[in-house]
Amino acid sequence: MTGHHDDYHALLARREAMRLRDNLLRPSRSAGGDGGHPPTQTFQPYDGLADQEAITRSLAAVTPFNTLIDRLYEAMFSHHPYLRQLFPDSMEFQQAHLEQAFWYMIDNLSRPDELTGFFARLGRDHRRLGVLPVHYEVFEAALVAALRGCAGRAWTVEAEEAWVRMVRTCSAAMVNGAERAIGEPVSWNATVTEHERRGPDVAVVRVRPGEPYPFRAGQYARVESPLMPHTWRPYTPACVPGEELEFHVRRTGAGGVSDALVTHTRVGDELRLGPAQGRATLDEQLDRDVLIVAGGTGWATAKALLQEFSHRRPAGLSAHLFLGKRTEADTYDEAALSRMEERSPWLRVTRVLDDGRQGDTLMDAVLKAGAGAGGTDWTRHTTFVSGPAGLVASASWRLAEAGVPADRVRHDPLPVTSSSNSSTHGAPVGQAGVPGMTARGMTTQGMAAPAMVRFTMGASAQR
Ligand SMILES: NC(=O)C1=CN([C@@H]2O[C@H](COP(=O)(O)OP(=O)(O)OC[C@H]3O[C@@H](n4cnc5c(N)ncnc54)[C@H](O)[C@@H]3O)[C@@H](O)[C@H]2O)C=CC1
Repeated sequence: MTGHHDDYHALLARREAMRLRDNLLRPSRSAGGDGGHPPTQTFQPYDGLADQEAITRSLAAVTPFNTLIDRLYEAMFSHHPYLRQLFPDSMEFQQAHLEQAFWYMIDNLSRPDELTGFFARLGRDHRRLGVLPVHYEVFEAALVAALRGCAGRAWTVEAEEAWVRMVRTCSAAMVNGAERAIGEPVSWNATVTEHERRGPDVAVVRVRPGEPYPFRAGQYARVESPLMPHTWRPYTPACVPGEELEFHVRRTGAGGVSDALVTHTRVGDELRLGPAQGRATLDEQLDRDVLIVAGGTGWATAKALLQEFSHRRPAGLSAHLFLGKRTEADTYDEAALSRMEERSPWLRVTRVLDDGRQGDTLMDAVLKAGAGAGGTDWTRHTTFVSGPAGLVASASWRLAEAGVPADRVRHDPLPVTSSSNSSTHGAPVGQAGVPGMTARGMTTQGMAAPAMVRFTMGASAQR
C-alpha cells in the first residue's frame, strides 16, 4: 500500500514540477503577474550580471531585509493560511535563512552554475518540508507584494523584473533538484540506540536509520526531534556510512533542538533526518596530505573525515588535526581521539586550549606550525575547517593570507544566525578578527573572503 501511495505522490510531484517548469520557461508574465507593470514581451536568455547590477542599484529601497521578509511571510500566510503549518512555531531562524538566501543569490548571480547547483541541492533538501512546486509561485507573488510594499514609490519595473528573474532561476533549480531526487526518501526515520551524556551540555547520540542513509564523511544531516516539529538543525555524523550514525550535540540554550537532543531524548526515540548535504568531503582521488582545524563539537566532522582517510589513505599521505577546546575538562570524546591517534602513525594531533578570549589561538597554533624553515607547508595540503562560525571565518581568511588556495580550504556552511542574535556559541559571525568582514561573509571592501562566498548559507546555528 505504502509503495502505491508513494508512487502516486511521486507522480503528482512530477506533474507539478513539469507544470511549474513550463510556467518558468514560457515567455515571462508581467513581474508579479497582477498587471501593475507592463509585461515583458519576450523571453530573454538569463543575464545574471545585469540583474545583479539592477538589484544592487535598488537595494537601499528594500533593505534591511528583515522588514521585507516580515512582509513577505505576512502576504504569504494571509493569502494561504494553510501554509503556516509547514513552518516551525518560531519563524526566527526561517527568516534569518531567507535573508542569507537573498544575499547568497545576489552575490552569486554572475555565477549561474554555482547558483543553480546550490539551489538544486536545496530543492532536494526542501522535500522533507513538504514543499511543492506550486509553493514557489506563491512565494514569488508574496515576494513581489513585499518588495512593492517596502519600496513604495521608489520601486522600479527594472528592479522588480530583476528580482523575479533571480528568484525564478533559483526556484527552477530547486524544482529540478527535487525532481532529480524523486527516487530517494524525503527523509529518514532513525531510532536512537545510544544516548550518552558526556558533560553538562554535550551528548553523543547514536541512531539507526530505518533504511540505508547515503552520505559521505564530512557531510551533514538536518535532524528533527519529535519534540520540536518542523525545526531542523544540522549535525555532521561523526562516522563513515554504516548501520548506525553518531551525532555530537552541544546544548546551546533551553528550548532548542540541541536541548531536546541532549536533555530530553532517550534510547528508543525516533528522530528524522533530511538528506545529507555539504561539499566538505575528501577528494575522490587522494593525493595530498590533509590538515583539519576543528573547534569543540566540530570534532564530529574531523572524526568522520579521519575515519574515511584511514580507510582510503594511499601510502605516504598524512593528516594533521588541530583541535581547539575551551577548557581542559572539555574533552567529551577524548577516548576515541586517543584510540585513533594510537592506531594511526600517519596522524598528528595538536590539542589547543583556547577559551576564545585571547584572539585567535587555534589558528595561531596552525600558522605557527607552518612557519619557518622547518614548518609544514600548508599550501600543499587539502584543508578542512569545522567548528564555530568565527573559527571558520578566521581560518578561511588567515589560510588565504598564508597562500593556501581557496579551493583547497573546505568547510561546513557558515551557520545562519538570527538577526536578533548574531552569536553562535559566543562566536559572532563576522567578528572573528577578520578585517572588514561583514555578517554576510563579504568584506567591506566588496571583495569576497576566500572560500567564504560559496558556503555562506545552508546550516542553522545549532540551537
Ligand atoms: N555538532 C556537529 O556535528 C558539528 C558542529 N559544528 C559547529 O561547531 C561549533 C561547535 O561549538 P562548540 O562545541 O560550542 O565550540 P566552542 O564554542 O566551545 O569553540 C571550540 C573552539 O573553537 C575555537 N573558536 C571558538 N570561537 C572562535 C572564534 N570566534 N574565532 C576563532 N576560533 C574560535 C576555539 O579554539 C574554541 O576552543 C558549533 O558552532 C557547531 O555549529 C560544526 C560541524 C559539526
